[in-house]
Amino acid sequence: MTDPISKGLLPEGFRDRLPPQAEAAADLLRTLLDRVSAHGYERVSPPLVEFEDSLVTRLSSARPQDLLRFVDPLSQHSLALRPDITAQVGRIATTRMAHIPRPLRLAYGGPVLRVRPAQVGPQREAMQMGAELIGSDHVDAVAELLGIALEALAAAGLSDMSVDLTLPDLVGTLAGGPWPITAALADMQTALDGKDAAALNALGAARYGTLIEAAGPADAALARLKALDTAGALDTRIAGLERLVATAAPHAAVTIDPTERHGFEYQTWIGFSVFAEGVRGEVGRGGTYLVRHPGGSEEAAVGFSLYVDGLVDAGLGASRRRRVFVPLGTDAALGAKLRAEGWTTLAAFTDADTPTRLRCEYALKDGELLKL
Ligand SMILES: N[C@@H](Cc1c[nH]c[nH+]1)C(=O)O
Repeated sequence: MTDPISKGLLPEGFRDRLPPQAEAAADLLRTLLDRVSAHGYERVSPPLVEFEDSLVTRLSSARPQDLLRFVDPLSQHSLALRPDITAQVGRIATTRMAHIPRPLRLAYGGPVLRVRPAQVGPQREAMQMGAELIGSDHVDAVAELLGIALEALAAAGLSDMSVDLTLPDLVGTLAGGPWPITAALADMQTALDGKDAAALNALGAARYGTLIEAAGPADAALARLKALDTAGALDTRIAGLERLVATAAPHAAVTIDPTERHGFEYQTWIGFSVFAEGVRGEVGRGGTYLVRHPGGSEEAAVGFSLYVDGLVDAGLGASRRRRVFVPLGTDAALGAKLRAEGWTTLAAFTDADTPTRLRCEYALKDGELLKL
């Protein structure tokens, strides 16, 4: 009989991080947060668990069926594990930090959990870090966030990045203005999500097919968007896209997919995804959105989240600390001096401890450092 507990098995979608990957994950998180903090984003640390209702209603990011939920035996309240920290930052910004002058720049890093994997692969727990600017969704603010995301990822060791820009509320904006539709908006969006021109024709909305055709490398996509007859409804969005292409282009290849909404359930006029060579799935994503105050008023915001696990799996953040074997009886001050210089020391307790067993590439011998 298989006994998952005594074998140390974990529930599906969860894993242990072992050395050296656990260290790499912590290093990467530190590097990313340091970059964000250098731009004035102050760290907040919301809890892993909240009232289910609070997570579901604050942003349309989480449907109840996507949340890992449970009833708190103490209070009998329905609680849920957070699937995304952005909603929690929104809660903090509109309640406990509502009186702080805007723009409010906040950063965070910690685990998030979902019922179903959010990223490529089977994992249901992910390490999310990010930054949110509350009080503006102006293109200047978006450019700041996009630039910081790319800067932080470069500092973490990523190269060969690409950025995909999208306009999550584009279809709604066109449908409510210059391109009226007879079909239901939800049906239109399903057809566009599937890049299904035939379905658009059947819905009597063939011209929305031109938006699918506009997707591609930034320059060509911008030219196609500018050629659309939208009675000026897209002018500010196109100007915004041009500005963001200019922000990202020095660091990444840029594409535009005007109708892509997957993963942008709560973003408004702009969304972006970051990918990188050698990393499976999205490295991160962000965009503009609205946070709701307790009185019902809404405030514009922009932010991004980066997913650290893909970077770890790609081999980034590996420690370059060198391990030195410190033989039995060595003066403690010698080890302390090496550690102060950035070495990792491994002290022998018995004669059976050898450099090989302790996985050291260096050893102290008669007070001298030897490469083995
Ligand atoms: N939290 C979002 C990205 C985001 C942050 N801020 C705005 N959008 C996500 O992980 O998909």
